[in-house]
Amino acid sequence: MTVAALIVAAGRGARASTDASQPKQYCEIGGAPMLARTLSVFAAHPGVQDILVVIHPDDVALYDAATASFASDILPAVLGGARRQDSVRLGLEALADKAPAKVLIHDAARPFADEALVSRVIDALEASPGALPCLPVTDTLKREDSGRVAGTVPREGLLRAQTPQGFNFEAILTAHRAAARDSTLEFTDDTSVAEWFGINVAIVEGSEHNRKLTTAEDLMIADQLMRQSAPAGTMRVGSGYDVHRLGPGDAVTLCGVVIPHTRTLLGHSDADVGLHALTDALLGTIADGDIGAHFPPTDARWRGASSDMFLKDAGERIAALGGTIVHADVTLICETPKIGPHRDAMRGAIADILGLSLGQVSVKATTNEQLGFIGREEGIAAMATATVMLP
Ligand SMILES: Nc1ccn([C@@H]2O[C@H](COP(=O)(O)OP(=O)(O)OP(=O)(O)O)[C@@H](O)[C@H]2O)c(=O)n1
Ligand SMILES: C[C@](O)(CO)[C@H](O)COP(=O)(O)O
Repeated sequence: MTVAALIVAAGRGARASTDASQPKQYCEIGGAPMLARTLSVFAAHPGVQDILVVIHPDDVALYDAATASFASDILPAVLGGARRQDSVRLGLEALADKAPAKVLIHDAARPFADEALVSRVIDALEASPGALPCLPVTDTLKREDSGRVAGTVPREGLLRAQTPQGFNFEAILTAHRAAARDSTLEFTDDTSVAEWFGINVAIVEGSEHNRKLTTAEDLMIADQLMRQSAPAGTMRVGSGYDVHRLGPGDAVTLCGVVIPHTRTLLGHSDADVGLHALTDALLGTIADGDIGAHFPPTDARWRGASSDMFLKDAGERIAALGGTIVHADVTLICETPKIGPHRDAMRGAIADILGLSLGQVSVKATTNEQLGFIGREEGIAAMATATVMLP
């Protein structure tokens, strides 16, 4: 079943009363244009094959700027009409050549739809020609008359309709075409068009996050929430690699843990390849050289040194820049010893040295399938990745 997403973004956002040169769908929410956030949900969804956006003729430059990173994922935009229902119909007409089996019609003004919600709508379309995500009304509803309460409206059975609203493509295109023949017919959503035309629409569970951003206050609250939840600063990722020879001995030190073994790792320090690779990964995040630049093997002070100090030093360099280590991931590559029984002790040792929680540290291992110098047990290698937030 082919599924297209039709995103309507041709409104003026009058109720948000933003700067007229920038309707609400192009305003930044947590540092990204609202429309880009909306598109990202559909571009990442494995069940959606085509995405078409309907825009206002005055917004072409804004649209190009907001969607530059999606250019290869979306069809060329089409121009909308005066009312939402006109924009939807024009979008459906533009998709007619593609003839998708199903279409998901979504407001650009709902940037917080998520993959699970989109999946619920798509899944419901297996059994129904229409699917509408809804949530129950939870406030008591009042009728107003000239600033005074004129009555209470029973809320039982009332639902708040959201988007994406999913339909059999041919059915909803036919319904919109029919509705367009009578310009007095006004519909605020596509399920209303479907109801009017006689298309059966199933109800699926909506999402409280999937609010339509309508007023300036909605935009401000959404922006604040996104900024609070996003870690402030710049994310940096560093990588490291190290290898040491194996020689005569009875233990190896790997990721801060001494493991009895038939050989030992040779090196100027304790030759802990795991901590060395991770030290380089951390230094990489702040572009501060490598372990050899700070602790030269020619310097007698580091002879036999415990590699804890190298790792601690890299952590301190990051802290001095106001940075925070988010996560560390080490992969040890060796035939023996078996790493599994020592994995948690290694994670704990790294967490202690860097002041992290266990959940921020990963240690993995793999053999080299008996290939090459690692396979012949002439040496042990390690790779590491570290993630750091810098202010
Ligand atoms: N002629 C129109 C009117 C609305 N929309 C889109 O339909 C969605 C409905 O949300 P709404 O909050 O009604 O948007 P606006 O019409 O822009 O808002 P307002 O009514 O406050 O002007 C929005 O993504 C909007 O861009 C559209 O594509 N074409
Ligand atoms: C389609 C819709 O999002 C469903 O809730 C909504 O009706 C569109 O916005 P409007 O404010 O009704 O124009």
